[in-house]
Amino acid sequence: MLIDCKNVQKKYLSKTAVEDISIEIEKGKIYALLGPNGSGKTTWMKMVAGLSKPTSGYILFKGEPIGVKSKSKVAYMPTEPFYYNYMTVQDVGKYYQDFFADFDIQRYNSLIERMELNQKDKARNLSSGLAAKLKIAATLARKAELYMLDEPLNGIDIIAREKIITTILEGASEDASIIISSHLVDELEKVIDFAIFIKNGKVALQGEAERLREEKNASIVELYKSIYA
Ligand SMILES: Nc1ncnc2c1ncn2[C@@H]1O[C@H](COP(=O)(O)OP(=O)(O)OP(=O)(O)O)[C@@H](O)[C@H]1O
Repeated sequence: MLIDCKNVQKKYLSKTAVEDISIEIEKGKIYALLGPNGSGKTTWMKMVAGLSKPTSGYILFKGEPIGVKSKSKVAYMPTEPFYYNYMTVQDVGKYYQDFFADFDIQRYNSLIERMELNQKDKARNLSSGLAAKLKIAATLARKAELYMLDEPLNGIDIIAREKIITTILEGASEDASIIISSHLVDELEKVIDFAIFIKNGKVALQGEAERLREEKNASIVELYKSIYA
């Protein structure tokens, strides 16, 4: 098992962002982390990425606590951009290369080409769709064991979404696990192995997508509607 997360809670001074989450992430599988804004998805991913610590409960990466070792194997794409606006697409690649030992510049360059971005373009001049693609390319160019993408489809128009999803699945390292947080369920339904529904800081439902569809006699989209209606 890649990630073993047990009874994790995250409290801020006046707010409990994650109430009680237990999730197991298997190697080489694709997960949709579903839920409306404010349900706790980002808070949970940040804890798995090692950017914040649970108030209680634990998270293990391959049986060991989250730390330097796990951080070198987990590629996390936050919703906010992580590069500077004055940088060109090429600069972003170099910047990432300095940061992450597992960053593969050749893979980055081929993803950039695939995403129809130009190396010379400045980040500040990119449309929201192209900026979203740049973030995805930089994240996927790491040879990680787990990719966690927070809302990768935001800012991407409906026509381009399927292509982006295909690029994510093909661009990630083989045998890696992928967690995609989104509220755009339609686009994810076809490609995911597992679905995790988060509601008010708790797991409302989770399981293998195929099994959930059989057991509940409903699509993941229909389940989403019934859970959050
Ligand atoms: N640093 C913080 N201090 C206080 N409250 C926080 C903090 N970070 C998150 N929260 C609160 O915790 C709850 C969960 O937030 P979180 O960002 O994890 O949700 P989310 O499911 O990722 O939604 P979104 O898609 O809007 O990011 C929200 O009510 C949010 O306001």
